[in-house]
Amino acid sequence: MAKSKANTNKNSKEKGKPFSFKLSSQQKLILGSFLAIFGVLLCISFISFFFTGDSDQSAISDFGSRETKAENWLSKSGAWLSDFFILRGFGISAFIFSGLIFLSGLYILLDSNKAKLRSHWFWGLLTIVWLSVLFGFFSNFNDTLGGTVGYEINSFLQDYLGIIGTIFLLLFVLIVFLAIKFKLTAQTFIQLFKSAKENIKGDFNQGENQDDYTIALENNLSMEAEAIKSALDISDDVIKQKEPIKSKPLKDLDLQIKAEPIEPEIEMVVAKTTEELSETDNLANKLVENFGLFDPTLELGNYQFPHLDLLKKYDSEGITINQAELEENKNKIVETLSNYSIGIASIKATIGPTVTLYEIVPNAGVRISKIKNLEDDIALSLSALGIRIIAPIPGKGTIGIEVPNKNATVVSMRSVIASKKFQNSEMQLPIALGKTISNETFVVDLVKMPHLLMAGATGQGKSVGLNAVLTSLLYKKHPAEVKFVLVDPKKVELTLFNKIERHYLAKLPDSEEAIITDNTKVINTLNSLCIEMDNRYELLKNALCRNIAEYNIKFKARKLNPNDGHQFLPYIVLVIDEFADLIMTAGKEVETPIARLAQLARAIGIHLIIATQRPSVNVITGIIKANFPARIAFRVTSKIDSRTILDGSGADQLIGRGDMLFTQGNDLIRVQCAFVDTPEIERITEFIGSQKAYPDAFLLPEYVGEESGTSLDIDISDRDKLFREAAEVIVTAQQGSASLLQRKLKLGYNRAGRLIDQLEAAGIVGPFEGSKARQVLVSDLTSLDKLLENENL
Ligand SMILES: Nc1ncnc2c1ncn2[C@@H]1O[C@H](COP(=O)(O)OP(=O)(O)OP(=O)(O)O)[C@@H](O)[C@H]1O
Repeated sequence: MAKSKANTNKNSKEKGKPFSFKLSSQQKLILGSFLAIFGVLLCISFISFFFTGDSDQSAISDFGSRETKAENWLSKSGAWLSDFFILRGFGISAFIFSGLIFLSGLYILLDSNKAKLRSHWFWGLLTIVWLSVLFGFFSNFNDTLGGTVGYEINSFLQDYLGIIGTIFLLLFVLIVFLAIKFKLTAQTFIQLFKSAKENIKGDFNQGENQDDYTIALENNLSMEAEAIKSALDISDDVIKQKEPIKSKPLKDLDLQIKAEPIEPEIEMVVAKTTEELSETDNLANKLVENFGLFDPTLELGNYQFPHLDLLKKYDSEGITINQAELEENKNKIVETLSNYSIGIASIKATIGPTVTLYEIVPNAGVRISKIKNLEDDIALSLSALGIRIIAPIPGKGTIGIEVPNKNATVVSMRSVIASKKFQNSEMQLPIALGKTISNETFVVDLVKMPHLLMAGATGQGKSVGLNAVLTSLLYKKHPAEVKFVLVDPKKVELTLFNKIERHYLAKLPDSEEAIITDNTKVINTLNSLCIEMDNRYELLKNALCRNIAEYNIKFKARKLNPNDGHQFLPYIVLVIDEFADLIMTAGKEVETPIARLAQLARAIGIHLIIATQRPSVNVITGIIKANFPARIAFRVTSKIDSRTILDGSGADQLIGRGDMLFTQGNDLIRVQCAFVDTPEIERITEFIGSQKAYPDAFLLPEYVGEESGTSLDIDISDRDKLFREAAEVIVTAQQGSASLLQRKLKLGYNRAGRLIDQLEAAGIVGPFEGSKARQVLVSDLTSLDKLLENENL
């Protein structure tokens, strides 16, 4: 793929390259000097035209005859050329022609940047036409000013726009010219006007205020003298003793400053530092000038982002305020609290999509812990599940009571994707998670997290949450910018993303399926990601960049040479849908690479999202937790689970169906997760999948796993006790895979792997074949018996 990328880059570069004549150095010298000299001669003949033009008219009309003499300094040719360019052409602006021709000569001689020369010609020609039309107004006084072209265009414009219209048109063209060529803005004019005004004002005030300054200065000086005295702890006596020092400098200084009026405002001019460009920078600038910035999306240049209509629109969207419900809840809260003799100063409600937040300010003297302890009583009196008390709400000085709405509104993915906050977000990997309690769209940057842990009991919205994350990225990022590594042990949740394999997915070189469903393969993929991480660190080190964003900017600016192994680096997002399952089967073997990635991968653009149903401490271990500061908790069944995920309670009081708590290390934010259904994902993946794709999925570096490490001379006496049983399982099933042994013999991955190695050494299974199961070399149990008997002889 890398190769094909390089090819397409090359092609695109060739395509982008303008057609150009290749001149040899001698040809450049000849053509360049000709044009330079011609430019100078034109200029001389033009100047001469203003003195000799009138008298040379007959010489021009009689050009063929050698008898007639012209007075132009370049004789008849000069007379003809200047008549052609000035009188019949563009008037005095024809001088610009001679300048442009001279400049072209110099550019060719010095072999300078052609793009700049083209730009000079473009703007030069525009100026010639503009000036000649402007001078066309004065053709009645002198027709050499605007020339015939200027006169004709001017009178044409006047016929249709009148004099005023023509003047305004010229003014408008001038503004366009200044704005584009000199990058002038309205602010520049305002600034110019302001500084001119202040200069004039300053001139006037200078004389008047001179005396005021003197007084102010005197005051300041005496104050300063006092301050110095006290700082140095010098008493007046000491100063008096040192007569010459005391009296002279202060007085002199006073006088000196009096004589010099102070400018009303001191303008600080920041000297521009001239950056010295290295050779590579120069080359990069030249490349950028010729071909523009490197565009990683070029290979799929026609790629269309999925449109909003692929997402479902819900009729019941938008919060409906049920006044009676609000009133009822308020009364119940007030009543319950008053039963415990807690008075309330004020109460305010904020209605969210699934819960309403009642913010109360208790009377002075009420202990907060008292209200917090009443959580269950309030829940009972409101007869509602999922009441959460936040006492106090950080930064607000109030106590919050979250009460679920009777009718929850669905937060559609469409509404959060369409929100301005998401659409205009400048984040690198923006994720629209849903809506907060105050009904604001909640968008977070995965890069900032930098990894995300999602947990929640089964059926509470984890898979929908993962889909929301993936959908957000699909709506915002081009296939060249982000790649997903999807691990789905449940085998059904993420299968729909298979359709976008060649656009967005990454996989191991020899695997057939991009979405990993087999736990044993996850280990290889994780280790491969570790290799990718190390490779990327090496690239960043060589490029002197601290993170992937800096690196990619540098690469786009063509400052990194692809021949040195540099390439545009897409973000890689690893999504594991059921982490508990993985850690149960593979234990340390997955924990170690995951911890390594979580600790180190943030700078090089690898981000992990892991979800689990079982938020117990043996799944979310200390080492994992320490590296996943950003966490999402859907509803869980016990306080202990909530504590494991969030380091506090709260997740056990959620109401399910996408109701979640998000934390990035500090505050807990309650969010209603955006809902995206399977048909919607299907439509999006279908839409993307039907478009032109890369030839293959993004290939991760090859990882030679333990399985292929064949230490073939394993001693018979060292064999596992279960060796014979394992051999029988393999031969009966005719499938040489470690996971089969794990299942049938209820082994850990390590032991099953060792058994497979021993079976290979005994010639029962063939060598490691990447993603495929090993070949079984023994056809049936009888042959197996024979083989093992022979071994014992
Ligand atoms: N944000 C949401 N808004 C509305 N309903 C939701 C939301 N999220 C989930 N649901 C409802 O909950 C059901 C279960 O969600 P989901 O499949 O995501 O659960 P899960 O936690 O992944 O379960 P499991 O762990 O068993 O896969 C969905 O089919 C849907 O009806």
